[in-house]
Amino acid sequence: QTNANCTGVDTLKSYDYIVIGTGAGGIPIADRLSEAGHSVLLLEKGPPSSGRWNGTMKPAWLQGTNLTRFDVPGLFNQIWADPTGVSCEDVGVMSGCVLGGGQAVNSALWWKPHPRDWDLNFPAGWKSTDMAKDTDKVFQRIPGTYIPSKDGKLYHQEGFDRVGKGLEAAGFKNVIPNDVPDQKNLTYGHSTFFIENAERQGVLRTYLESASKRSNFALWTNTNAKRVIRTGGHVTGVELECTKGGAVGPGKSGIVSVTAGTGRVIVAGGTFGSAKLLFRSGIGPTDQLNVIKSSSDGATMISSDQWINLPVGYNLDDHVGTDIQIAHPDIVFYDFYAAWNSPIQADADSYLKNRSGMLAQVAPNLGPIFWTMFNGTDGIVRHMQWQARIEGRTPNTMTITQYLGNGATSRGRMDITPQLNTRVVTPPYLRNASDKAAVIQGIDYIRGVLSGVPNLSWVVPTASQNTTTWVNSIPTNPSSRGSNHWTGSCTLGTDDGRKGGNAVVDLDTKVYGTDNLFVVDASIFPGMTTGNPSAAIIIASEHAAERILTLKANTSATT
Ligand SMILES: Cc1cc2nc3c(=O)[nH]c(=O)nc-3n(C[C@H](O)[C@H](O)[C@H](O)COP(=O)(O)OP(=O)(O)OC[C@H]3O[C@@H](n4cnc5c(N)ncnc54)[C@H](O)[C@@H]3O)c2cc1C
Repeated sequence: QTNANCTGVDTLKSYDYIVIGTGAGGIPIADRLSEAGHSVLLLEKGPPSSGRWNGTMKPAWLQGTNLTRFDVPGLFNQIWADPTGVSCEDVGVMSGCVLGGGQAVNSALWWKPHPRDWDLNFPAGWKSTDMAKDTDKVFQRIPGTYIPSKDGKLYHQEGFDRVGKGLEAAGFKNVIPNDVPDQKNLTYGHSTFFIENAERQGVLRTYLESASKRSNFALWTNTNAKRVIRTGGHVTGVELECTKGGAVGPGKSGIVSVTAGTGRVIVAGGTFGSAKLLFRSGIGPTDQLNVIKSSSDGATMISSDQWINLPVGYNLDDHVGTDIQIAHPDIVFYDFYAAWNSPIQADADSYLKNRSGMLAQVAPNLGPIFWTMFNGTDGIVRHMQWQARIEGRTPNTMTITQYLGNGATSRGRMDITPQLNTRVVTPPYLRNASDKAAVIQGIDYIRGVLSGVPNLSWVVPTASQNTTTWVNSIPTNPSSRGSNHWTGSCTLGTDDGRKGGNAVVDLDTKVYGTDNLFVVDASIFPGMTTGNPSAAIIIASEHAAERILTLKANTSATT
């Protein structure tokens, strides 16, 4: 690739760490490694997002400000109206391919994990007690708020109030969720967001800011890591390609090296991106590596005697999302979609002048959020998070998504196509009777709870529909059940995947069979969190940084 926006790398320069991907996993660890004095190169295949980082995507009413669609909470659902140039083109499900990854495009929901999110899913060394210090560090930097508007008001709370009263009447306790992260049964509260000054905060406004102040830190956007260059289990560099030329460049191409002997590569491309990079680097199940071999990559792919056979792509997970809809005459729909082209002038003014009002709240007006736990038919307790938002079939409708997460046992698989696109080949939803029974039990229970709310009517399912029949009628594929909370694919564990186990990375997040290649993002999670996962991923990134920094220089591949 040679054009003005695609320059070759300086082949004489090397980095102690190359971090691939700028999502919840990549940015925090890049900050921590550079803080420790190492030279760090952070790579992102997509363009800048937030105005703070020279992003440019914005509606007319934001022209002349340093804000983009990624900064203004009231525009967060624009990803669903117009994902072009934002969502990853090579991933079969919605995901952010911009600076910040999912952290730049998501709804900014921000939950301190329930202790069981670590204790049930993770091995020794990654239990809730091990993660306590990392949790404190993350929540000190990114406290979150449930009142995004700077005037201290919450707007259009009719839905919250009506449903909240119904929950209280049924014995639910109103809590400030992140004050009591271990109370996730019969509790409810407002949504908590990583928003500060009524703008998206999170990793882009904290970890990336501190990293970028250091002279030993570099960030290259519009630059895709094609594969790692390795000899056996030792990585010497990363091959780059410019993905986005044109006005948003410049990107880089060529091979960038890690410091000879001691340099390391951290893959943080997300559940799909990290798996793809490993496949292209000759790491994964043989069927996937054969797909790469037969693709346009084939001619340059590492030879098959160097392949590392690991179960990359398996153990795929996501919250099982099941949407119910209720209507209430008091519920008021606010058209956040219209706010792109023609915002209500008073609301735009209030936001721009005072960072207050409806557009300071995350679209489409989320909350209440409530939690239940059920004993599964297999003896495993399952957590459910119920997430309400004001949109649905009528202007008085609220959709409530039941997220089945921690405790669910179904898993799926992602793979790669000959065109080098990743996709969900086996959806992870409700693949066994206990997971399905839990979903049905939960919906039945909440139908009972909300039937006590005066004037509430049922839209989906209708009042006369049988819950089991209705749940069974919903397809178990990503478009019907997907929650955008993908984890798995490069699972962390002690059971070495080369020897028949499920793990792709060890307890230091190092890829089995390598001595200086690591994965740090959602893909290493062995199982699902209770709530939306980004805080847990950032906590895991902090934890991985500590472990990697204390690891001795690369000597031999994990045996
Ligand atoms: C629409 C949506 C809404 C969501 N809402 C919430 C929410 O409200 N709260 C919450 O907690 N979670 C939410 N999530 C989930 C959350 O955003 C993700 O779980 C989280 O961002 C995953 O972090 P990650 O680091 O694993 O990957 P990502 O955040 O996906 O980051 C991976 C990054 O790596 C880049 N990349 C990939 N491959 C390469 C490569 N080869 N070379 C260079 N760069 C590469 C990608 O472009 C991307 O920027 C949402 C997700 C989506 C898509």
